[in-house]
Amino acid sequence: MNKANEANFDGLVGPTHNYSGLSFGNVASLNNVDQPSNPKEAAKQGLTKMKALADMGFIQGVLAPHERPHIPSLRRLGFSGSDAQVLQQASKHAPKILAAASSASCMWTANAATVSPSADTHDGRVHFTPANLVNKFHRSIEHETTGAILAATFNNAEHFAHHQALPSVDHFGDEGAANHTRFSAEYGQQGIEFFVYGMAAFDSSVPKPSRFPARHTLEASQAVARMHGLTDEKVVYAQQNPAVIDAGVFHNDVIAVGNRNAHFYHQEAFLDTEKMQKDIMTAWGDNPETFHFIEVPSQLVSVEECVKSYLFNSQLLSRNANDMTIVVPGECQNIPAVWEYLNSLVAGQGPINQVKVYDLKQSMSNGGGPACLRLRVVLTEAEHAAVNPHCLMNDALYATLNQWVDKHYRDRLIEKDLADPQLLMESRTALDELTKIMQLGSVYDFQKG
Ligand SMILES: NCCC[C@H](NC(=O)CCC(=O)O)C(=O)O
Repeated sequence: MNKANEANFDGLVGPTHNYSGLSFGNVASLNNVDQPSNPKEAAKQGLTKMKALADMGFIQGVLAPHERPHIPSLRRLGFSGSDAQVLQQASKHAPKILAAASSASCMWTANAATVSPSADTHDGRVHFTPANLVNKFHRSIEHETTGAILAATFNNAEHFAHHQALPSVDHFGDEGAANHTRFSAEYGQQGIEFFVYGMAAFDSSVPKPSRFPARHTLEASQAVARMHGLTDEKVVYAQQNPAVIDAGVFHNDVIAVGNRNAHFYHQEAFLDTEKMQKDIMTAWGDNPETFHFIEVPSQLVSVEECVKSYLFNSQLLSRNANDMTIVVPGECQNIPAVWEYLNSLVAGQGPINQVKVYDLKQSMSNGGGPACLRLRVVLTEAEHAAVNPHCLMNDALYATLNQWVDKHYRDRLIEKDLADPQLLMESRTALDELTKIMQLGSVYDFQKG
């Protein structure tokens, strides 16, 4: 077994971060439609969390944002003329489509891809499959650029394998790592890959939510497991409880999080909790007493409180073999039942014994907490050394990115600003400079000419 560590790659918030109410089924997105946003503050809140984790000794990476407004998507929908004319026409005839083409939603990198560490895959490489995010138009336009950015960040074919996204149809709706977690005694040993789905596309006997969409299918997860070359006995599938999707839990990472030998989840998260436990224990094998199921009862924290606080959209970080820190958003402190629960959790006998709180309000107002903002990538030392070093957080990159944000970002954005050709120019200028800072090459359409 090679020694390995977990790295977190956070999405850097892009210059067009705004609240457009684009995500039906995501309560925060729907509630904050038409609020002014603050892209500068959003980017800085994200950078602060990244730097804090790097300072705690964790490997922290950065994934670059995408070009927005995305003019090629607007042209594909029939808007034409100069870039300024495309924006103007879209704003006049289809403002919501312009908003969709302007969303900074790629910041939520838990949805960027599914990642399988080398210890789990048939060829001993780290495998990446960008998520097609087909359920929402504004997110369905992410996967190509996501693939290019992942390839420029993990740019070494000996260690990293990059797949194409699954076919872009509902049958293979894939929301990436937001519905995927991995359990293992140590990061470097073969782990259990745990996939959570909202519906089955080819089996109508499987229940579905009725109010809000199930964004991720069983068949999508099975396809990713095949492509990554995972071992059947080490893969577990579980269905999300359709009732919690209907209550606003649009991704499983709003109601469950796992790390190493701990699964922290809400009593109502899964359709069949007993089966989930049994299947994980079968895959875990020997020493069942070393695995922790930490189930939060509805009596202590309701599903509604989970959705409001994002208690489970937390990061579980191993400080050493026995101790974990839980990273939560500030909203957890505002809901007494949640804050009391967290305090009793860290005071108890379990592995989670420290809590850290970060202000991520700009992202939270669109339904993205600490866990949404990061993509976990388990890396051996050799793989870590093969990552593009300009994408790894340290004092210098932190200072450079803060200056870059100060130079290029606005501190207020409302829907009508999205049609401003100046915003497009600002965004392109910023990203062009960023690709030099992070040495990514030409990953954007506007750079390809
Ligand atoms: N994992 C968190 C994802 C949050 C994201 N929200 C959004 O896209 C909201 C954008 C807006 O409404 O402007 C989503 O629902 O996919």
